[in-house]
Parts: sequence; C-alpha cells; structure tokens
Amino acid sequence: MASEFTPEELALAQVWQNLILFYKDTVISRYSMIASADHCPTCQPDAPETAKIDAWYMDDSTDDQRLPHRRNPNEPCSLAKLRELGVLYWKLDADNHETDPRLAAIRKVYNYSYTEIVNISPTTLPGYDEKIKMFYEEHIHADDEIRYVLDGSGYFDVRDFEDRWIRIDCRKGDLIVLPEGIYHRFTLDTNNYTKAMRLFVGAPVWTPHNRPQEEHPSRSKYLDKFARGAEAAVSA
Ligand SMILES: CSCCC(=O)/C(O)=C/O
Ligand SMILES: [Fe+2]
Ligand code: NI
Repeated sequence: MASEFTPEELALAQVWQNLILFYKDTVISRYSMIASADHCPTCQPDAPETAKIDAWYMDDSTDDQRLPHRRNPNEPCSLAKLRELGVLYWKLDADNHETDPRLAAIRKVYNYSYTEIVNISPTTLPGYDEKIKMFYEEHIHADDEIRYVLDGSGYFDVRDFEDRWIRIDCRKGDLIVLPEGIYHRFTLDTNNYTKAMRLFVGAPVWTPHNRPQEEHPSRSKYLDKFARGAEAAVSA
C-alpha cells in the first residue's frame, strides 16, 4: 500500500522525532537531576566551614607510599580548596549504610545506581600487589570516582592546578567524589585495610588512564570546568 505521506513529510517527521528524543534525553533529564539535587538539603556535600576532613600538601620524599608524607611544618589543605578542584565530600553513618536515608537520597539525586564493596588488604583483595600498584599510578577516569569508606582508612591523592599533590585522609564514613578528568591515585595507609563502597552511574567502567592524558576529552572537560574559574580568580 502506498504511503499517504510524501518522502519530504516523512523526513521532516523523522527530524522532529529526533529533536524530541534529544530534548527528552538531555535537557529534561539533566535539569530534573539538577533541580532535585538543589532541592534536597540532606544531599548537599558537607560545607567547607564545618566539615571534619584532614588533607595536606605532600612532601617530596620517596619513602613508603603508605606513610602520611606531611610537609614539615604541616601544610593543611582546606575543603574549600578541594572544592575548587571539584572534589566533593560527605561524612555519613557507615555503620548503618544499608538503611541510611541520607546515602539513599544522595544515590537518588546523583543517579548512583550501581554499588559494590571492595575489601582492600593483603589477604582479601585478589591480585593485591598488582592492584595496589595500579591504584597508585597517577591517572584519570572518564567518569567521576565515587568512593565511600565503610571501614578502615586510606589516602586519595589529587593534583592541584600547580601540579602539587594533596593527600586526603579518608576514614570510615567518608564519601568522596573525585571529578572526571582529575589526576589522582589511591594508597592504603600503614593499617593496610580499607573496606569501600564503589558507586557509579549505570554500568561501571573502572579503566584508569595513566598520565599523561592532556589530549583526553575528560581531561579537557575537567580543565574547562574547574581550572578556568581558578585562573579567572587569580587574574581578577
Ligand atoms: C578505595 S577504592 C580503591 C581505589 C580505586 O578504586 C581507584 O579507582 C583508585 O583510583
Ligand atoms: Fe581510580
Ligand atoms: Ni581513580
């Protein structure tokens, strides 16, 4: 049976359909996510003024990576500074993570649909030596890195815009988000034990892209989003 529409009308209908799908997938879903995050007071990351987080600029020693590597005298790094780098932080109730309404709300508004738990210690992590080495290679990811320490402790190191290492002491109850494209690494401390929840939007991709990654789209996206603001503040 011949179509009652001309080829031009069918092509036009296809264009409209694609436009509507694009609008639905990008504009509506993006803005409904932002709106719900904005309207969820309990989901807000901890405020720099009140958060109890310990972070510091690292020394240049090549001693055991699991040592604190503080400078002498210590040079602390504030959560406000970490925020400028795009790092988010919450202190949550790790003992009750399975029923914690705050974690549930954060997962909902940020769409962290996937979770798994890793036990990092010499006796519990398969391929321990290789994984520990891989975690400590400076790298980026093509997605945010979202980690919630349920027990034990460890260090996440992030680079600032002057290429200095900042060490973040992550302990039980700390939920941290490292933005897509930030150079970072992870190590256990001398307690040799971290139990962490790894969260992800959708199906997880853990691939690390080791430095240098200056041409990687996620690196450019990161610099556009965060470094430009820092440059503007310096030149103002
Ligand atoms: C504390 S979770 C283990 C470290 C990890 O998953 C990672 O991606 C480090 O960069
Ligand atoms: Fe990573
Ligand atoms: Ni990482």
